[in-house]
Amino acid sequence: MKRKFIRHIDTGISLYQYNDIPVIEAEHAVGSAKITLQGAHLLSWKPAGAQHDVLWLSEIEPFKAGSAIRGGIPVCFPWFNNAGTPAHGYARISLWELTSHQIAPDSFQLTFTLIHEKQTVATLTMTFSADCQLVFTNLTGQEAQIALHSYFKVGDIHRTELLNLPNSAFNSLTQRQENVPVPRIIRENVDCIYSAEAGATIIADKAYQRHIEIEHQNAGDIVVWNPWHKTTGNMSESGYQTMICVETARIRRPIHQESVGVIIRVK
Ligand SMILES: O=P(O)(O)OC[C@H]1O[C@@H](O)[C@H](O)[C@@H](O)[C@@H]1O
Repeated sequence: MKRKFIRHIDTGISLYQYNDIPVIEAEHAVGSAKITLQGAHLLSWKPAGAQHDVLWLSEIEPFKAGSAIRGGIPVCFPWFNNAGTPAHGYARISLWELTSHQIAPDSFQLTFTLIHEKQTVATLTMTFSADCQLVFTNLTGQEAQIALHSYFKVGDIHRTELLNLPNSAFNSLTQRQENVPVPRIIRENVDCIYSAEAGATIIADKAYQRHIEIEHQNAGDIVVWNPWHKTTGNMSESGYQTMICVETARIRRPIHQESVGVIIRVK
């Protein structure tokens, strides 16, 4: 990947180019973050002192304009998966604008705005402190689906459990509601939609000896996805071993003029 400095924006915040894609890199006492302007897509978040990134990013990601990025937190909007074309909506492959930023001693915040066909259709605000919070707002004036399609990095999927999810989920692979184990372990291709009723989801990662807590705000659904050996674009054969997607979503009950958010904490 070719990384080129473009310009300085503010203290600790600069714009770079990764191959075709403009990327904001932010460094602050509370941690660091990288966000692509295509998709307002958080690629990387490392709280201060963390040994590993909280987010997984494919090591073979080509950073091609107009092509969805494999990893980080793509914003799927205004539809989920194949409810329309392109898959997961246009937001993740459109250029957003950094419309405001604030830097404080114990946090920093970036707001991105998406204009589509001359209309402001969405904003996404990211606040980084000891935690990371993303708040997405639908401004289309119409109902829409949204998923904050978060790819979390784990040391080893075989030594990872998902805690605090319900014992039943809609299996997108069989198209049936099914009973599922609690805690959830992943040993095959998994593509499930849970109801977001049980509070925060926890990724218990024995290899990295950390828990990632995912607090879903105004969500209706939680999608859990790992393709395992299924061929997946821009993902290497071994990619599935170090990632798990836990997505904060509103799929079955779309949002109108509302916000949906996620707070991510590492313990
Ligand atoms: O390859 P894409 O378009 O990024 O989608 C990846 C996956 O995203 C998940 O959210 C869906 O539940 C899966 O069905 C889908 O395969």
